[in-house]
Amino acid sequence: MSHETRRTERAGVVLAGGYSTRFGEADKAVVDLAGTPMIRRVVDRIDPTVDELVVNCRDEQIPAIRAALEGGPDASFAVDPIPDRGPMAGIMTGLGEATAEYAVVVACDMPFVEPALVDHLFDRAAGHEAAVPRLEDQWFQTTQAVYRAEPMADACDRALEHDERRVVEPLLDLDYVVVDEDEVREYAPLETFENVNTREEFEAALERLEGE
Ligand SMILES: Nc1nc2c(ncn2[C@@H]2O[C@H](COP(=O)(O)OP(=O)(O)OP(=O)(O)O)[C@@H](O)[C@H]2O)c(=O)[nH]1
Ligand SMILES: [Mg+2]
Repeated sequence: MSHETRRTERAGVVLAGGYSTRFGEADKAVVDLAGTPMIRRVVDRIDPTVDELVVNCRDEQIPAIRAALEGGPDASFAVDPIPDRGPMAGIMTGLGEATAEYAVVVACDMPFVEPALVDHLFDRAAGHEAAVPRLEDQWFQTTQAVYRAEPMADACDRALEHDERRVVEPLLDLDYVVVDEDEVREYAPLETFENVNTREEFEAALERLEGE
């Protein structure tokens, strides 16, 4: 799609197509976190920063996620044609559904995602193909980053063709900007990257929210 025909400037792609194996029985995307389903909290937090919202998940997750988002901002669903190919496949599917030139990709298990940082990532990505946070002594935060939709989706496609699952592989194919820890701290507490994988991490997130 050419730039001129894109309908919006900024999209939000929320990744929810994982199997929550470390979490246990339930789908962590829709688990109740202090009265709000986790994915609803993520969607509500990024909504003010974007013109459109896309949720990437598996077909069978749609009813529960739709219920979790009821009464909230409109979101379209982008279903993985092949499930279980990892977050990168989800990013590709979600970016393919988005009509915006740039999209912030956020995992559904990052309930403290900071909108001010998302805004800044969009600003930093302008004129480039990605803006990705990277904390000291840590790897790229590829599931809280802004990508130019078309080149990133294409790069994901190429990586998957080579059986490559790490999101950093398509990223390195792009003209990307690194947002380092000092720069992140100007816009967000580092909890913005906290992600809920286990019951213990869930309890910790709950405690933080109840203390707010
Ligand atoms: N579309 C898609 N998204 C995925 C896949 N695996 C993980 N994700 C998403 O990527 C983000 C980070 O993944 P994880 O924290 O590993 O989530 P998960 O895979 O559900 O959980 P575990 O099974 O415990 O690893 C989450 O938003 C997941 O929903 C996948 O195979 N397909
Ligand atoms: Mg996983």
